[in-house]
Amino acid sequence: MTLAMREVRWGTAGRMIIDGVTLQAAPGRVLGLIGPNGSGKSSLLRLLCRLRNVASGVVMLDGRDIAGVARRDLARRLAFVEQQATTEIQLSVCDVVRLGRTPHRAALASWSAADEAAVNEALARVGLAERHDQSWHTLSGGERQRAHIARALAQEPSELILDEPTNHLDIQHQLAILNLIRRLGITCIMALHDLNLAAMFCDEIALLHEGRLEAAGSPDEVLTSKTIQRIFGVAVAIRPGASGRRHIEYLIEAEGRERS
Ligand SMILES: Nc1ncnc2c1ncn2[C@@H]1O[C@H](COP(=O)(O)OP(=O)(O)OP(=O)(O)O)[C@@H](O)[C@H]1O
Repeated sequence: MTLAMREVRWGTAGRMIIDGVTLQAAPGRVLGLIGPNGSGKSSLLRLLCRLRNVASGVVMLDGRDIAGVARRDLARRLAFVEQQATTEIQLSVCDVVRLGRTPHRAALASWSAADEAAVNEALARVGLAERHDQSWHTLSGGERQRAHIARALAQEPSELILDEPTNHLDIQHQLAILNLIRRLGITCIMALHDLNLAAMFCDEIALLHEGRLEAAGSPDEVLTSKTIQRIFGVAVAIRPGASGRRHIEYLIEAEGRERS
């Protein structure tokens, strides 16, 4: 068992945002978190990383309450790629990725060849080797997103948590990043909006709605036309896709289309 939560509740300003969620990420597998806007995906990921503390219930890493795990130990295990992470603009790309090495380095230790190799490998894996010395503020949105993922990879985590990792990416890079994540062989939990990408790249899917876990299981079990219609309010037709995973086609009523 790696990362799990049991009966977790969290709220703010008198409102319950995460309402009694029990969830477990299988070791070495990719768990996709889906749900409508505001359903609580980002909040749940922040609770998993202990960026927020649960109001009740427990988040566990290897069966141990993460509230009792030292921050540095947690940082050696968990890497988090946030949806709109901001980074100090005076930094270069490699400076940002180097931040991922912080939990592995002893205080005042000099920068090692192993640290440099981890940074270079992470940049190469996201296709940014040539951006090594470029100023952060000159990167495009998609390049920043990939650099943040490289920073998380340089951290060499055993659990990787990503909030909308395909945000800002063109289709080629969406597929490349999700393929990379799938092949890492580490436990991964990621929020995704694109249901077809979730079907293609996730081993398991958890569906959140209004802070509650509506369904969890394989993509075939969770991504049914009935569930998508009920939770997202969209009619779909589902067929087997060329990848072997299900393909979701969104059905739009013909009379609703505007004529040009
Ligand atoms: N610190 C906060 N203060 C007040 N409300 C908050 C706070 N954090 C989250 N919320 C509210 O909690 C709900 C869930 O937000 P969250 O960002 O977790 O949803 P999400 O599923 O990630 O949404 P999206 O798909 O739009 O990114 C939203 O209605 C949001 O406004």
